[in-house]
Amino acid sequence: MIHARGLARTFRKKKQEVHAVAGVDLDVEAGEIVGFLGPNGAGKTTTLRMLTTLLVPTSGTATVAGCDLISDPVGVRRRIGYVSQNGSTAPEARAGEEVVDHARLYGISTAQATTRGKQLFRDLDLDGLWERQPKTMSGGQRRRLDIALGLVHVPGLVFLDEPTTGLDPQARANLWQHIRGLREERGTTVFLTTHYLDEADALCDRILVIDAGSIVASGTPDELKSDVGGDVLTVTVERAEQAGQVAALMAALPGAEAPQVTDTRVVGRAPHGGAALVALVRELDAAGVAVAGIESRRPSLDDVFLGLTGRSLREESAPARRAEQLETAR
Ligand SMILES: Nc1ncnc2c1ncn2[C@@H]1O[C@H](COP(=O)(O)OP(=O)(O)OP(=O)(O)O)[C@@H](O)[C@H]1O
Repeated sequence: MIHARGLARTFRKKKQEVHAVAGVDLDVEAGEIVGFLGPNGAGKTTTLRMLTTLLVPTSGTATVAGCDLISDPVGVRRRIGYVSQNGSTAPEARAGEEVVDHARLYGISTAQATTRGKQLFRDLDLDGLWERQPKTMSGGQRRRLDIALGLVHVPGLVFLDEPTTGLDPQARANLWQHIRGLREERGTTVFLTTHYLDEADALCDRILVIDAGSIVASGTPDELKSDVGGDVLTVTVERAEQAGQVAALMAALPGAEAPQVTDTRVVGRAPHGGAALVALVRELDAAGVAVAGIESRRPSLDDVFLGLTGRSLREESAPARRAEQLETAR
């Protein structure tokens, strides 16, 4: 459904070049739900905008929904749906009218567009909202209306840019359900961007992780997590000066990897987390270390990112990281 090779986009900003996407290869098969995961500024939206023909790549090639991105952008546009980060419904318009008008842009008759639109309203839990103005809807309803707009011309492939950002947990879970329904009931291929790890984990068949414009990992959530190797051990000490001692004890556990120390927190990995934890508790006790908290858990997607880049996806934001890089470069 999507095959891209060396897709890149450079922006010029104040005489400086920003390599927003630095040569991405990706393949998405028909019927997959693929998540494009990465921190702020990693290049997710830029990639999506290239694949949906909204931005011309600086270099690279791609076929999207069977059409060449560069030589046949109109063909691509006709076959895909795109739901942008901000949505595209006018706040004052009537929801149903918006959906019908959008379908008519694709050459669909008003009667057919109304039938399709009403079916989508039923599928997406928007029953009774046909005459409503988007500005009077809840955030979840507006997001589902955006999705109805992206689907009314029945595309085989839909791109969703951060579909659940700004929604409460219940509305997010509800939208996941609807996205799964698209694939199950219509066989729609879904390519979505997110920076929520739980979203990628719960919803996607496969995940591509992008960082600083390059893809750094790809696989099913389970494959990525098992690549991390071992369970994650975290010890929080009461006094930061004892953290080094904890790191040394953790590193000495059988099969352990070098732990990372951040202030009072020591995070490492070791096989058989339960047994490792018991051994570590004994050693810490014997060494007289004052422990505020200790745990062992299965690796998460955040650990995948941490293992790949040395940073946490959850805590990092690209502007902060770039400022830090500039600082280091000075
Ligand atoms: N039009 C533009 N002009 C200059 N730089 C841009 C432009 N669009 C994006 N960038 C830069 O390219 C990089 C990638 O941006 P992009 O929006 O693709 O990231 P993202 O992963 O989608 O981030 P977010 O999660 O915040 O939406 C960032 O450094 C951004 O500042």
